[in-house]
Amino acid sequence: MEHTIKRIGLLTSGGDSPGMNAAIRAVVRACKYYNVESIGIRQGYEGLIQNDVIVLGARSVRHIINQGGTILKTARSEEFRTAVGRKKAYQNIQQNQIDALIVIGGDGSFTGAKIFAEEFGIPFIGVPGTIDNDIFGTDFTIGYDTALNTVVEAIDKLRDTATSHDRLFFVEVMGRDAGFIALHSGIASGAQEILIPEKKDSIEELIASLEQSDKTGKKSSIVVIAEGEKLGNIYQLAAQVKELKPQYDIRVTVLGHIQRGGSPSCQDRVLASRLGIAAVEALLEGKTNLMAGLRSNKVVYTPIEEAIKKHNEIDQDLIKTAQILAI
Ligand SMILES: Nc1ncnc2c1ncn2[C@@H]1O[C@H](COP(=O)(O)OP(=O)(O)O)[C@@H](O)[C@H]1O
Ligand SMILES: O=P(O)(O)OC[C@H]1O[C@](O)(COP(=O)(O)O)[C@@H](O)[C@@H]1O
Ligand SMILES: [Mg+2]
Repeated sequence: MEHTIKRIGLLTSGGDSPGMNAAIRAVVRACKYYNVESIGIRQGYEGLIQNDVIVLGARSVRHIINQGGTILKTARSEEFRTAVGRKKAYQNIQQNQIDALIVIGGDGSFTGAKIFAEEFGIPFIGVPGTIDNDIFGTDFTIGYDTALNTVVEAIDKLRDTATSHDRLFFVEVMGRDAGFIALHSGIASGAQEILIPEKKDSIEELIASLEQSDKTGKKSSIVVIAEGEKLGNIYQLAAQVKELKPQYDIRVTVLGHIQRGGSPSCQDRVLASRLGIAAVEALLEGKTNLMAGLRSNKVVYTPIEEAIKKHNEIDQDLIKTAQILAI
């Protein structure tokens, strides 16, 4: 079948996430399947500005489905935020005869693509790749499941040492503005308290919960705190608790970028594979300005404005689940 789109450019942008490689592989192989060329752009929008591109064939993406990170590399490009930078990027789009773009990244990357499309009319489809799971229009983002498993494994290890020393551990997990990782990993690892930006927290409630657990004979506890928690950062919160409850032997662990690495889980590989193909198919059907996502295990397309602006709500049932289990 002949398409008006003959060459698709793809890039990964923003924070990397496990499964981005599986998405790259899916895009490249779907392109081959539908008889269009695929060209990889390195380092996100930065590579588009610097013309750092590579033609990709089905075999150039072999043995990457199991690898974390992104073979195309990623970046947070300040220059792409400027009209001058985007003009340079467009010149390279023309030079490389790229007819459409697939952007694998988060809300920031989609915002950049939207502005670029408005300025230069280049069709694009977004694929949600971020561990934060903070993108509207999909039940899961690529990398979230792997990150959750990494966090749970890490907290299980902290639990061993917390129990041995009768300590109180404060664990910070990623989620710049979202508590999905914290809530789910907290439930899975048996946290006493989970502090997330979507819920109003207070030191008084935290202390009350710890006191309650003392009364039931608990000698050690885990408190999971999302990076974006509004009450304060983990060090401030630990210091405040220590001041009010000096008897607690508190330790602070910030899991940091360890959460972003590692071989993607089966779920992330399948998700990335489906969404990569869906992105190519959408472009070939003449669709643009959409994000491919998964809702109730079906591929759906969401207008990019909605994907950027709307937010998946935290499930109140899960907050209650965590509270019941911490009794
Ligand atoms: N308003 C914007 N205009 C142009 N480019 C943008 C804009 N917002 C984000 N971008 C581009 O997208 C990149 C990735 O965004 P960022 O927010 O860092 O990560 P993510 O896509 O994971 O949310 C930015 O570094 C920038 O190059
Ligand atoms: O790697 P960096 O640039 O320090 O950014 C850290 C941020 O990236 C994330 O890991 C993922 O966020 P994005 O997908 O928006 O890039 C956040 O959880 C974290 O706040
Ligand atoms: Mg983001």
